[in-house]
Amino acid sequence: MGNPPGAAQPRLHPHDLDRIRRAAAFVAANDTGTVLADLLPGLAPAERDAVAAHSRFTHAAVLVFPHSLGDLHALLLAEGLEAGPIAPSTVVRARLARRYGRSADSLEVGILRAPVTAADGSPCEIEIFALAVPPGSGLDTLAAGERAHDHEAHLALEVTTPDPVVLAGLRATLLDRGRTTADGGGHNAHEDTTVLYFRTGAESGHRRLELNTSGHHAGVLAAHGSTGDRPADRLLHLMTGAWATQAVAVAAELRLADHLDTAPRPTTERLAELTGTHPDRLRRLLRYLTELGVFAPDGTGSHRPTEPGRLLRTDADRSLHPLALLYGGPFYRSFGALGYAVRTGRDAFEHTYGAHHFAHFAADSQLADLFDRSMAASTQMFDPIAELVDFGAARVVVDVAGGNGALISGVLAAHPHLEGVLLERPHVVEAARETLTKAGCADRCRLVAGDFTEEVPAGGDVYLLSRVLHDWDDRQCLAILRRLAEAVPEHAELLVVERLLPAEEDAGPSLAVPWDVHMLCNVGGRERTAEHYGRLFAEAGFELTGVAELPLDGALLAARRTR
Ligand SMILES: C[S@@+](CC[C@H](N)C(=O)[O-])C[C@H]1O[C@@H](n2cnc3c(N)ncnc32)[C@H](O)[C@@H]1O
Repeated sequence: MGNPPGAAQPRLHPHDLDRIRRAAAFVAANDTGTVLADLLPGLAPAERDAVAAHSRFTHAAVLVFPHSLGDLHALLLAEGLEAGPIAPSTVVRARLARRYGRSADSLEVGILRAPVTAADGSPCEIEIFALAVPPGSGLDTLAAGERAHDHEAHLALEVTTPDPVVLAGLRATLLDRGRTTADGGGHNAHEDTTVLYFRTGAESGHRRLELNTSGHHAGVLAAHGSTGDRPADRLLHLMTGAWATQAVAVAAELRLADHLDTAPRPTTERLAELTGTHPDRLRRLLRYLTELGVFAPDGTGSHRPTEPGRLLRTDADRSLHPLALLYGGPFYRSFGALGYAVRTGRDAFEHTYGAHHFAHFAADSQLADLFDRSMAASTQMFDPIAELVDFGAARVVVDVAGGNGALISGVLAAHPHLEGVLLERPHVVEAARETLTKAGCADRCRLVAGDFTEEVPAGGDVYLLSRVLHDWDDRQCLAILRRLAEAVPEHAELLVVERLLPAEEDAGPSLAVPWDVHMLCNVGGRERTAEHYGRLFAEAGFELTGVAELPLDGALLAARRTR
C-alpha cells in the first residue's frame, strides 16, 4: 500500500518503528531470568541460576534505517524513548559494508541508547544502531535485507563480576550446556569492554546473545576465536587444518553423529563395535572432534553431537554429511595440488584427475549424486528468494543450470501462478525431477536437457542463474551472459545468486574468500565483488539493478537488459 499522492514519505519505515517498539516492549516485559530462559532453554534451572548470579540483562539491540541520523532523537521521543547522544558505530558499519560489498565510507552508521526499565524494575536500555538511508541513496535493498534477517539484533548480558575465570566459566556454560555457538567478539578500546557474541538456537527469534564485561580479557577472546594473541598457536592451528578436514570426514564416513544422537547413547566401546573401529583410536578421534566443537562430552563417558555436529547426521535437514565426504574425499586430493594451480594458472582438479570437475563427476554416477546432495546442503541460501523477489507480474521463471531443482521448486511452491523451466545437463535433469516432484511442482516445470553455452530457453519473465558464474573465468562468464542476453526479453529480470567478495580486503571474514581459492583450485572459476559482476553484466548487455543479502554469505544480484 503506497502513501496518498502528495503525502510526505515517513522518515522511518513502519517496520523499523515496529521493531523499536517491540525491542522496548521486550525489555519492559523481561528480566535476567526470563531472558536466560528464552535464549538458553537447554540450561538446567541450577545452571541458569548460576549464570544469573554472575550476569544481568542490560539491553536489546536493533538496527533501523532513518532518512537521516539527525531525525532519530525526535522520532524516538515520539515513541516515549529519551535517547542519549549518538556516536558513530564503526563495528556495525564495517559488518554492513562487508555483507553488501560496499565501501565503509559510503555508509553512515550511528549508535544511541535509550533507558527502559526491565520487568523486575532494574535499569535497562534499548540500543539502537541506525544506518542513514536518504531517499534515492540506493540503500533500500540493503535495508530490506537487514529488516528480513535482523543480523545486528541481539540481547545483552553484562557480566557483573569482571573476572577472567567467571567470564571463561560463563562462556563455557553458554557453549556447552546452553548449546550456543561462538560468533566472534572483540575488545572495545574506547569503552574498555570485552564483548563475546553467541548464536543461540532459541526458537523465539532472539538468535544472538552478547556477553560483555569491563576490561580486556585476551585469553577468553583467543579461546572464542576472535584474536591472534598467540601467533605460534594460531599458525599451528592453520597448518593443521587438513587434520580437521579429515577428522570431520571420518566422522561422516563412520556416521558418528547418527550413532551418538540416539537414546540410549552408546558407550565408546559399543560405538567402536557398531562402527567396526579400534576403541582406543576412536576415543582419541572423538576427543579431537570435541576440541573442534563437533562433539561434546555427555557426562557419562560418551559424547553427544553439538549443534554443528548434528548437521553431520545423515537425516538432518540440509545435512552437511555429503559435503564432509566431498571435501574430505575428491576435493581433498585435488587441494593437494593447490601449489600447481597457483604456479601455472591451471586447474588442480584437472591436473589430479585428468578431467575438468564437471566432466569427471558426470562420468561417475556415485560422485555426481554426492555432488548434487552436497549442493543441496547449502540451499538455505535460497530460502528468502521466494519472498524477497516480487514475482507478482511474472508468469514464467527459467532456472539456467538449475542443478537439482531446489531453487526453482521453492519459488514455484511459494507462487502457484508461476510456470517453470529448468535447463540442466542431461545427467542432472533426473535429480531435478525428483526434487520438483517432492515439492509438488513437477507438473508446472518443463525440464530441458541442454547446454547453456549453446542455447537458453527464451520467453521467460524471470531468469535465475544460481552459483553458476563463479564456476567460470571472465571470458566464459561473458559467453554465458551473452547467450542469456539473446534469450532474456527486455521486460524480464535476471537474478544471479553468488557469494560476493567484500569490496575491501580488510573488511573482515567472508566465506567468499576461502571459496575463491576453492574455485581457483578445483574449477577454474572465481568469486567476485558486486562491482566485478556489474562490469561483466554491462559488457554482456545487462545492468546491475540491486543486491540483496542471502544466508551463508550469499547474495542475490538483480539485473535487466540494457539493449
Ligand atoms: C555449482 S552448480 C549450481 C546448481 C544450482 N544452480 C544451485 O545453485 O544449486 C553448477 C551447475 O551448472 C551445471 N552446468 C555446468 N555446465 C553446464 C552447461 N554447459 N549447460 C548447462 N548446465 C551446466 C552443472 O551441471 C551444475 O549443476
